[in-house]
Amino acid sequence: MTVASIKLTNITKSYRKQLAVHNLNLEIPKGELFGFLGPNGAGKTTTIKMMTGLLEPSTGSVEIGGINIWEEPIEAKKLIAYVPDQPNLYPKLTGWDYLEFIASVFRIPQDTFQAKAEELLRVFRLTDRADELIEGYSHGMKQKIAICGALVHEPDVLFLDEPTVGLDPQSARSLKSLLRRLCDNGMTAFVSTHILEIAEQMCDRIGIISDGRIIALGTMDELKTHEEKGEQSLEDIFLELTGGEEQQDIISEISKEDQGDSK
Ligand SMILES: Nc1ncnc2c1ncn2[C@@H]1O[C@H](COP(=O)(O)OP(=O)(O)OP(=O)(O)O)[C@@H](O)[C@H]1O
Repeated sequence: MTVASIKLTNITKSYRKQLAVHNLNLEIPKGELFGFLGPNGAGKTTTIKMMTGLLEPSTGSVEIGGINIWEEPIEAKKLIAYVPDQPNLYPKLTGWDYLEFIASVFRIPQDTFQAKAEELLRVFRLTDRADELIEGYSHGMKQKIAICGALVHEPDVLFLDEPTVGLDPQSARSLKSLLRRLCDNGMTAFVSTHILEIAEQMCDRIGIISDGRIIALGTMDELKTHEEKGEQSLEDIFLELTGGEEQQDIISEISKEDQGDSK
C-alpha cells in the first residue's frame, strides 16, 4: 500500500469555545497539487498550522509521509517546507545569505545549493537583487525569496498559504508553472488560496472548507458532476456551497434600490 504524503485523521481544533476545525479527514497522495479553498475564517490557516507542526490539534493526528508530526517532529519536518501568508524573514540578511542559511540548516551540499539557488532566483527574476538586504525588498520580493527558501532544500511536501498575494502576474505565472513541474516530478503541494482561478487552472484536486468542515472535495470535473453544475465555474460552485450567493443577491438588491432612488 502506498503511503499518503499528507494524512489527516479526525483533526479538530478549538480556540477556547470557538471550534475552528471540526473532525477533518484528508489524504493527499504523492505528487498531487492540492488546492485548499474557503471563505475568511473557514479554518484554512489553522489547518495548515496543524499540518506543519506549529499548532497542536485538540484531537486527531497528522502524518507526513507516514510520520506523525507530533510524535516525531524532527523527522517529519525534514520532509516539509511552509511559506506562510506573512513570511518571517531575516531583514539583515541578503537574499543569497538567507537561502544559504536555509540550505545549511538542511545540510545541503554547497554545489547542490549553488545550482538550486541560482535556478530559483532566475525563475523569480531576483538574480540581480540577491546581494541586497531583505529589508530593502518589496512585499512581493519578500514573498518570492520566502518561496525560494522553501524550495531550496527540495522538500517532499510544500505548504503554501496564499502564495500569489502580492506577486505580479509574471511571478504568479512562474510560480504556477514551477509548482506544476515540481509536482509532476513527485513533490506534493498543499496550497491555500482565495484566488479561485488559480485553483481551477492548476490544482489536481480541490477541497473547500467552510466553518471548519470540508464541504466539497475532488477534481474540478468531480466537483461539477457531484454538484450537477455542468458548465459552472469554480467561483459559482464555491459561492453556492459557502453561502456567498446570498451575499451576491443582497448586493444586487441594494444596487437595484440605489438605481430606483436615483430615478
Ligand atoms: N489564535 C486564535 N484565537 C482564537 N480564535 C482564533 C485564533 N486563530 C484563528 N481563530 C478563529 O478560528 C477560525 C478559523 O480561523 P483561520 O485563521 O484558520 O481561518 P482562515 O480560513 O485561514 O481565514 P482567512 O482566509 O481569513 O485567513 C476563525 O473563526 C478565527 O477567528
